[in-house]
Amino acid sequence: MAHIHDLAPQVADNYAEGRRVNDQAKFPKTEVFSGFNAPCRLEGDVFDLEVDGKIPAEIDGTFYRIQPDQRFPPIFEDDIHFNGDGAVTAIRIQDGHAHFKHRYVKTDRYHHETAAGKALFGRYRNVYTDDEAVKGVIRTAANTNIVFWRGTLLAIKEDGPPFALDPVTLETIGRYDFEGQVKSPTFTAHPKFDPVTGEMICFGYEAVGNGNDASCDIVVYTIDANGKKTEECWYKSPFCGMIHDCGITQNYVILPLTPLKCSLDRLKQGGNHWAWDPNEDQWYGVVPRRNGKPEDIKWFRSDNAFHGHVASAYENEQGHIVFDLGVSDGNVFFFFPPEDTPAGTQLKRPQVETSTQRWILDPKAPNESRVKPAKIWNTSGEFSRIDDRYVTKHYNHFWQARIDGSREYYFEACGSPAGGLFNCLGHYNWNDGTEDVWWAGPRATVQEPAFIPLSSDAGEGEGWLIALINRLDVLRNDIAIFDAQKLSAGPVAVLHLPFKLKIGLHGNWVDEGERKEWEALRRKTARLGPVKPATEPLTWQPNEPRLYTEPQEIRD
Ligand SMILES: C=Cc1ccc(O)c(OC)c1
Ligand SMILES: [Fe+2]
Repeated sequence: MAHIHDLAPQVADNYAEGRRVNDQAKFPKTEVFSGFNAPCRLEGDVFDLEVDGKIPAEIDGTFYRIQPDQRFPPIFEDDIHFNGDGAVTAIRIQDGHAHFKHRYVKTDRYHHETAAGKALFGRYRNVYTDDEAVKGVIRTAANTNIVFWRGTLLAIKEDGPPFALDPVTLETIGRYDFEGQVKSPTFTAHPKFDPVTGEMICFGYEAVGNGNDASCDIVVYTIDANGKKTEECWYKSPFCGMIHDCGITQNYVILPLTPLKCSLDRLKQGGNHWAWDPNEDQWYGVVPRRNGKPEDIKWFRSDNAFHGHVASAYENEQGHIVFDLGVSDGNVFFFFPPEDTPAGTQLKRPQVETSTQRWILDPKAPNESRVKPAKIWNTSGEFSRIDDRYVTKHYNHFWQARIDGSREYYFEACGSPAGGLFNCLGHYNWNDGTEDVWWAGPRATVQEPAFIPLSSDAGEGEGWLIALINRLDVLRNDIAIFDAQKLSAGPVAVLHLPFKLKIGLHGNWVDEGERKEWEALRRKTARLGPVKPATEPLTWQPNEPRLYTEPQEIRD
């Protein structure tokens, strides 16, 4: 007689014609939910992770990173990774020891789906595919970046507002609207922090209506070091396309507009939010950081390409903008194919070349000037990071997750590399053109690294690099720490997680001294007091009472 384990793959079929047909807890048998991408769904703590090598005694702080991780089987069998619920990891490192904490972001989406015991939100950024019960609910999964701002963590996804978390407990405080100052329905996952002024420069695109209805409105904000909104200007984009990342210089904000287009008709028909347009240019919008007017946006155009992440930006001696980012020669988001793709087409990860490109933009050039990259560095990588103390400044060092297709890969043991074959970490220097590369071996890939400065007065790039390693053959994650300037020498310490997480997106290092200073200011009795979650619904939300995130009691 067959054992239930032999039958299980056939019996638990809770999908028919691509839709969930019952509420059984069983995920689709697609690549998005298999192998290293299998749902993790964990919340928990591991005290004192096992370590090989030696954690440098000087390191005192926390590495935060976030991953999408669906909590319930999705409504649609072909659901994508980017539609998963945000789950935050904290790796607290002190005195040569490391501790792990992992929690979901308790979004409005989280609370509604928990109450129902099943997924209620449908396709990525398509409100027309949601259960009627959640019409008017903020649907962001807050799954793309986790940044530290004035004593709190903000979990963000570009389709909705940020959610604030306690940096020690990772408990969600609630939706954050900067004490009522930021009303945009969307907020970038890549705000930038000016290390000279202490300001946050942030934006939303598709920023009117509910934030997911194909508008061409962009809003750019500045929040100063005291938490006060000092700039807000609204602009128009030439089409509703994705603006995922941005760059800042002393005087400008650069907004790369990628030719992935939204259509309200397609949304209403239950389709994808985005469709790749292979005939559309890549665009770069440039706006002033101070006193922007709607007519001030200047666009630069270049031949069709797909934008990766921004390394950094600054102004050169001529007052021209130097803007460095990853650029791919094809649609990296293969799961958002062109509009005319026949239904049922098998969507495959494309072979694309990704380089790091330096664009030099003259802010005085005429609008819609055609431009070409000034430099193309075939780094074959993505997820550029720099020493963040150099944002807006002339910088030399950057680090990336790198793809080296010539290296051996044990397909038998590891299967198709979840999230892409990022099998190396690379350190690059614009000044002398050198590359310093570490290969993770034939059974592993890497996630986005973060830079840890040696001290606040160390030189550029002096410090460490930290990154998750995906051990694809044994379904575990390690966390590796390198001397940032000697990647090829291999990690100085490897921390072992006794399980696997998922492929994450972004993360950041937070120095413990800085966190503690803010903690003191945020005590109940202190000058600033606890971070205050939003109390007013967003303007697009219906007036009827809705379940909002319950503000958490704050520690003192
Ligand atoms: C590059 C990443 C990217 C862009 C848009 C997203 O909604 C997202 O969700 C995790 C990720
Ligand atoms: Fe990103």
